[in-house]
Amino acid sequence: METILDKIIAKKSETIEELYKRKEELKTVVQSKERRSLLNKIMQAEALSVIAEFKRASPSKGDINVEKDPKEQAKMYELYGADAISVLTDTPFFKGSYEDLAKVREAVNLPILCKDFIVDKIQIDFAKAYGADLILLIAAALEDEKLHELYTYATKLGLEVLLEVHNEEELERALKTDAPLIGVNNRDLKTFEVSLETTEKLAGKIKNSGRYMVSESGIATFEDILKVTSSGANAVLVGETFMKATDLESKIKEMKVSLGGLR
Ligand SMILES: O=P(O)(O)OC[C@@H](O)[C@@H](O)c1c[nH]c2ccccc12
Repeated sequence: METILDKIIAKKSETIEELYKRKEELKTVVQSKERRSLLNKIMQAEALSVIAEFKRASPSKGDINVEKDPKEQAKMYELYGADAISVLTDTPFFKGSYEDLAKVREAVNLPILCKDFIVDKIQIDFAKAYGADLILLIAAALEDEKLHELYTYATKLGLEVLLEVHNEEELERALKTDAPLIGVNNRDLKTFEVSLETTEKLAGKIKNSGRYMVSESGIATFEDILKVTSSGANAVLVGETFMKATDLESKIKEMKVSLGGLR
């Protein structure tokens, strides 16, 4: 049975065809020379690192906040203490774009993660050209050979990689790379089921491997924060809760819990 992840990746081939047609554009887009490192921030942090996501919509939740201005939201994220910003650039299923990424780049001086289903090098070229400091690679969407190829390509371009897993098998595969940043997606991209136990289950092996762990998805309350930090998370990635927050400032600040030498 075709999963939503299969549908997203199948549709991605149209985007990739379009990007190759636009390849010439890469020569003109001004790329910031400065590199902003999320990894360094996380390594030096005394408090939980918060990656705030700009997400207009998603297949699991439909429209979240479609009209939100990316510059305005990104500036608020930075003002209230986010350590990095994640920007959805998938259009068909998340209503994101590279233009949103470029606007967030103009607005803030934080590390920016290009959040997309990356299966081809051209997507990494565009992510970099439009201002990303990191890209996401999803183990569930990539066979080992392609995963290693894209990881190497991105790091050679000077980008950091958040390597995302959802289960033991994907984690085993991820640990065969030297990716220092492992993202645990609490949401199953095939069923949309969300459980913070996903972070708890995978945390031990990640921490024992000396990598840093980002807990992603389904994080809304202070209790959620306590759960994932007690599992060993170094960072959280939060989208819907922030995109819908009526008091964004207190929501972000409550998540910046001290890790007090726990790491
Ligand atoms: O809106 P949430 O439940 O806070 O989730 C944010 C983020 O983790 C989620 O958007 C995400 C995590 N990994 C992804 C991969 C592709 C698309 C989206 C994602």
